[in-house]
Parts: sequence; C-alpha cells; structure tokens
Amino acid sequence: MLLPPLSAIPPWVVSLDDYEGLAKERVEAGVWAYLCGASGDEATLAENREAFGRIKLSPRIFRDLSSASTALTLFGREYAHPIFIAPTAFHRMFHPEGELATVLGASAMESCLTVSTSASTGIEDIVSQATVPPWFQLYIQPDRGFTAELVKRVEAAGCGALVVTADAPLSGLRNREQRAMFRVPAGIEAVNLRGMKAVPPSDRVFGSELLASVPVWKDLEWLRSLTGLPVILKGVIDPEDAVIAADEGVSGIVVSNHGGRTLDTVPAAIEVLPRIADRLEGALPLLMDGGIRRGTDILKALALGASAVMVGRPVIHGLAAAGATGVAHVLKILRTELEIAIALTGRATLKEVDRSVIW
Ligand SMILES: Cc1cc2nc3c(=O)[nH]c(=O)nc-3n(C[C@H](O)[C@H](O)[C@H](O)COP(=O)(O)O)c2cc1C
Ligand SMILES: O=C(O)C(=O)c1ccccc1
Repeated sequence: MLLPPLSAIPPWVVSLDDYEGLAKERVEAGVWAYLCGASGDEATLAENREAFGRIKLSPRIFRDLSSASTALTLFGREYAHPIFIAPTAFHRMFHPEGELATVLGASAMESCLTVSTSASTGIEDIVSQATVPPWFQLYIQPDRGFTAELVKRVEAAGCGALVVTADAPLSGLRNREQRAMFRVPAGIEAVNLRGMKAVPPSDRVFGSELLASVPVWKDLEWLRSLTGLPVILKGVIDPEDAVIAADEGVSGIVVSNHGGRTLDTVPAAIEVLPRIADRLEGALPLLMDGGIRRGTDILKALALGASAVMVGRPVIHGLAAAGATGVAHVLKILRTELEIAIALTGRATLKEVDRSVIW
C-alpha cells in the first residue's frame, strides 16, 4: 500500500538520500520506475554520481568569512543562491498539487523552478504562485506554429527565461520504465500542449514523421527571433556543440546529459563541464545538472565552471514525500550543505570559488 504525503518532516530526515526513501513509499511502482530510470544500462546515470565521488575538495583555514554570501546575478537577475530546479514532467503524478506545490516550495527557498513543457499544470497558474519568476523548458514541437504560440504564452505569463532542451529529439529507451509498463496515469496530461496537432505514433524510428521534424540549429535562430526572453540551451555535452551554441547567440548553456535518460554511455556532466568552460572562456554563463545530491557536489560544479546548478530527481522526492514542504526542505538541505562547504574551503562568495577549490 502507498503511504499518503507526510504533513510534517520527521527529525531523522537530514539528507537528500533520506528523501528518496520517503518518496519510494509514496509513489506507484511504474511511476517510480519512470522517475528513477535512465536509458540503456543506466551507465551514464551511475557515472553522473561516480564522477562527483572522484573529485576531491581542498579545505582552507583561518579565512575571513564575515561577509559570506551565495548571491549571484544571472541573465540580469539577482538570485539568492545557485540552486535551480531542473525541468521534470507531470508533477501531479507525484503529489496531487503537482507543480503548484513545487513552485510554492521553490519560492519559500528563493529558488527558480524551470517548468517542463510536459508540466501537468497550466503555466499561468504556476507563475502566479511564484516569487521568483519561473523559467520555461521548451521542447520545439513538430507543429512549429503551436510552438510559437506557446513561446508567446509563457512570455506573457511572466516566465524569466526559455530553456530549450536539445538532447532529447527522441526519448532514450528506458528499460526500467518499459519493464514496469509505465503509462502516464489517467487524468494527468501535458496541459500546456492541449490543442496541439500530434504526430501519429509509429513503431519505426528512421522514416517516422517525428524524425522528419526534429529541430535543427536554424530552428533555434527562429526561436530567438520570436522572444525577448533569454534563450538557454539545455543538453550540451560535446564542447564543439557548446562553441556552436555560443556562436548562435544563446544566452546560456545547461551542461547536461538529461540525467542519463537520453544517450547512454555519455560521460558525466561534471566531467565535461570544465572542458566546455575552457573552450568558452567565460563567453556565456554555464549551468549544469546530473547527479547533484550534496552541497559539496554544487561547490565542485561551481569550481569547475558552472554559475549555477539544476537539481532534478531529488526535488521530486521532496514533492512526493511532503509536497511544498518537502520541496522546500530538500532545497534547504542543499543550501545549508553548500554554505558549509563554501565556508570550509575558506571562500566567502561565489566569485572566490574557482578551480583552486579542487584538490
Ligand atoms: C522524471 C524526469 C522527467 C524529466 N523531464 C524532463 C523534461 O520534461 N524536460 C527536460 O528538459 N528534462 C527533463 N528531465 C531531465 C532533467 O531536467 C535533468 O536534466 C535531470 O533530471 C538531472 O539529473 P538529476 O535527476 O540527477 O538531478 C527529466 C528528468 C526526470 C528524472
Ligand atoms: O522524461 C523525460 O526525461 C523527458 O524529458 C520527457 C519528455 C517528454 C515528455 C515527458 C518527459
């Protein structure tokens, strides 16, 4: 039997791993397989964690920390800390209040939520509950006219940026989810895509109608012409693609392998981050996601070239465990861990976090 969401957080819940355990008892098996799963043998999923484990930090002593702060400016806006929420689909599968609970928890912790194209709540309703303007993650749809309308709609709703996901023109084959025969439960849908002309499902990959409409670099240029919002490209791993993206004029890049859910056996995002940072030499702000579970992971990402990080599955663990309270507590745990890690490496501000933080 599934347990209901918690109304109070037990005192023994102190880490993101603790939240994973609480969530598992509250999520139906197929949905759980969808959340945890990744493509193929899940090699990239594992590597996203293992790569963090191989990186060591260098502690520094007797430094002045009296003016310590995690504040940053990104795309012309001030943020209290660099912990952002990665886009994940269908939050109502995990808690009856869905994205409304997520955005409340995010707002309580001054965190920016990126709303998925496949969110299960209307974008206007989500933005109306936010104190930090959410970003909107866009999958460029086969129906480009609908895509243009959606961009206008999210801009009018008050979103702060458009995060265009580039690494999943096709879904990876996620065997865990296939074996569990996962289906999006009845009554839950991608409401912001209502009214869109869908491409007919096909057993084929090559030769399918979907493949004929996958976005190309020219579509990004078209998209940028439609909106005044910063356009951030999500799902870059190859440094050559990062260089092209910068030349194309995107405002930022999320270094990401989609939490291991698209192409398997790709390197960890944290492993490629410094290579991309070296190639771009600060031309654009970089974010990264994949495997962030501790404040020390965030510090490593900042040291290796990220301005901020995004957190995916653990936020959903918080949501499933205890709704908005759980989301806020997951973010609070990460923020506290990050502040302690920064302080123990003798830094007072994010500007002081550079590669010398790494052992
Ligand atoms: C259940 C689930 C749904 C996701 N849905 C989306 C999505 O709709 N759009 C997108 O760009 N990325 C999506 N992602 C990828 C996340 O944005 C992010 O890249 C990844 O989860 C980060 O890794 P982490 O879960 O280890 O933090 C999804 C990931 C998960 C686990
Ligand atoms: O599950 C995912 O990783 C994802 O990106 C996605 C894409 C389309 C619909 C729902 C989720």
